[in-house]
Amino acid sequence: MSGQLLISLLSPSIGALFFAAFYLLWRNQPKLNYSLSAALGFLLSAAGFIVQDILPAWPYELHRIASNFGFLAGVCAFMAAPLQRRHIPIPVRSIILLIIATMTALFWFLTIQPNLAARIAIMSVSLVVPVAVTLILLLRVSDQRYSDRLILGVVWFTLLLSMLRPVVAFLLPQSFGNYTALEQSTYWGMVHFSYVMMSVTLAIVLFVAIALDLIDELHHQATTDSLSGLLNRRGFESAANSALTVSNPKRQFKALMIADLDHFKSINDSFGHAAGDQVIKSIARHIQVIAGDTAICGRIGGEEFAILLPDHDETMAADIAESIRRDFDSLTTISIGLVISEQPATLSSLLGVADKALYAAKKNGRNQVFILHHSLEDQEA
Ligand SMILES: Nc1nc2c(ncn2[C@@H]2O[C@H](COP(=O)(O)OP(=O)(O)OP(=O)(O)O)[C@@H](O)[C@H]2O)c(=O)[nH]1
Repeated sequence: MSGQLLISLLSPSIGALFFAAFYLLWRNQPKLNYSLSAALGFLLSAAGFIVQDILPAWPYELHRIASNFGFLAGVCAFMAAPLQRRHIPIPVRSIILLIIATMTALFWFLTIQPNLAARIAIMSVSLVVPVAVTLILLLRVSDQRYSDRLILGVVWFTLLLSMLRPVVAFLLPQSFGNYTALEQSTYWGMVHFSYVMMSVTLAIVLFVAIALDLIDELHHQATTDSLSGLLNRRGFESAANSALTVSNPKRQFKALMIADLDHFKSINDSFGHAAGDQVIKSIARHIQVIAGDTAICGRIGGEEFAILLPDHDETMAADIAESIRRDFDSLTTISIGLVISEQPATLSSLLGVADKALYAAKKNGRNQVFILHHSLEDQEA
């Protein structure tokens, strides 16, 4: 086996390995559809290298068209992966048009007016287009997470590499007079080098992004209540503790309420558990709408909901509590215990006082808001 052949095997081998890895990942986690696009990208470009470097070049035109199709379609599939990951629509029609136009132009410069330099120029431009478009679409995403910034870095890197290739092709003194000269040129070495660099970095960054996405999802599942869609007790405590520790001099007031459905057991008994679940869902939506985006809302027990309003004074908080109680139109009513604090207070002491207020609301006949003020003794208790 010649050294040249071994080097030629490097790119398709890397492509095949990563194809297998991303394909297996997708088989295991079908909702990671961008993993399938990455797998397709590795498969198509590996096939392009096999056709170009290993298979016999016959018939010559078909061989060239097939290998370049593999490279271009492969890059398009690679670039589809980060777009799918952020649910950005893939411009499929433009991709098909680009591939058809490129293949037609290649065919022209292969058969009608043979010109190797023109073919290199066409491929260089065509390979830059999907990368540049992907970069523009990804830069438009407003909430860039850490994993998004990593992927943006790889797309920038791919763009630079794909722009460097034509520079090497046309600025360095070398000859493409015949096909053997091309295969031994710095340009063709650069094609292999940039493919290996791009595929290894893309694969590593996509694996990291997949890991971070799964960690985010696990964290979401661990902190969210699946029935109501609100935070669960653990998620509420974590978010509320963070909000209470933010030192903001404007946040002089803190209000926390616990809302509890009245006689909920009788709803389950009379209308069934499923009807009870619907009431829980509708009160969760109701609370979220009335309390607004700044409130931290959680389902902290079966039919018990906590709402932290980090910078609301007594009037504002009491208005919200009263709206939640009054405007809830369902099979049952709500009792609310509200605590107001004007000094720094821990979550557990606020919850303790809100619980006492709720107990008073229930004891006084239910379907009402009962307000208590948080004192220094409560904090020390
Ligand atoms: N449908 C449904 N019921 C639940 C869920 N979680 C808890 N419950 C029910 O909520 C009821 C709570 O009953 P209690 O603690 O006696 O309270 P209550 O009947 O609302 O009475 P008061 O709070 O005193 O007005 C129990 O019957 C639980 O089975 C849930 O996720 N879905």
